[in-house]
Amino acid sequence: MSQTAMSETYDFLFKFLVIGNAGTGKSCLLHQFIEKKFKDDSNHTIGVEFGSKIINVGGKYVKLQIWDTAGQERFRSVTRSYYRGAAGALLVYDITSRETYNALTNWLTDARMLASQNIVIILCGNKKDLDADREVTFLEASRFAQENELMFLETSALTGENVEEAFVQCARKILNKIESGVHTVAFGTQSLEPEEPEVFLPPSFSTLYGSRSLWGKENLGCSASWSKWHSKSYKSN
Ligand SMILES: Nc1nc2c(ncn2[C@@H]2O[C@H](COP(=O)(O)OP(=O)(O)OP(=O)(O)O)[C@@H](O)[C@H]2O)c(=O)[nH]1
Repeated sequence: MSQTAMSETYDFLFKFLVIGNAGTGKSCLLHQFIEKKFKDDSNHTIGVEFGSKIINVGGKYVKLQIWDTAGQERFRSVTRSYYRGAAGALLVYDITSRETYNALTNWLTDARMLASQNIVIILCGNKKDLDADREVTFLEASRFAQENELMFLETSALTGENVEEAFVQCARKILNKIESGVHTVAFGTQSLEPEEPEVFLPPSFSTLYGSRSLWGKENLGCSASWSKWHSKSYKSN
């Protein structure tokens, strides 16, 4: 078995979105999650960018296929077309900008309407390192999260604080939903058809919990990739 084939072995494939206003740090969060470093030359995203990473959640290998969307209003119609089939989302605001916090309800409505009512969303109050410039308190954001059935963390793409945790907590909640039968699951397909499930299993699985892949998984913990997505991935100033 080649190294590449081994590193592509996983138990579940979840589509994730990163949504929120422009400048909140979505691209930096994704970059920190995948590359484990701060992207200090980040410009506005045009359309969407794509990254993927395999993580270990409670002994299960989960491939996250993550779509980082542009926050600028002028790209809203493009980015909306990427919501379908998402199992999880990071909904990002900037703790130093009340404007980005005030926009959360609109993003939430879009996510639940265009992705799925079952989508698992974690609210991320990013730029936690800029506490001195804070405009949104932890308490009010955690109340908002509770009222809207969201998980909540304050994160820093700069220091890396809570970045991995945000993705892992979201994936763990989705796995819990699968176990309780809330999420639909498909086998060995990633096609995006109408009525598609939010969660996919690789072809090597015959039942949801019954069999594990025959391939080794020793190298999977750090498997990651980061790719530009066709012409929609370029950044502008
Ligand atoms: N201090 C600090 N700055 C951050 C953090 N995350 C992002 N930034 C900065 O915030 C700015 C915007 O970051 P991006 O990741 O490009 O924001 P975005 O949400 O992807 O923006 P769009 O692509 O326009 O939607 C950049 O100047 C980053 O350097 C953080 O955690 N702390």
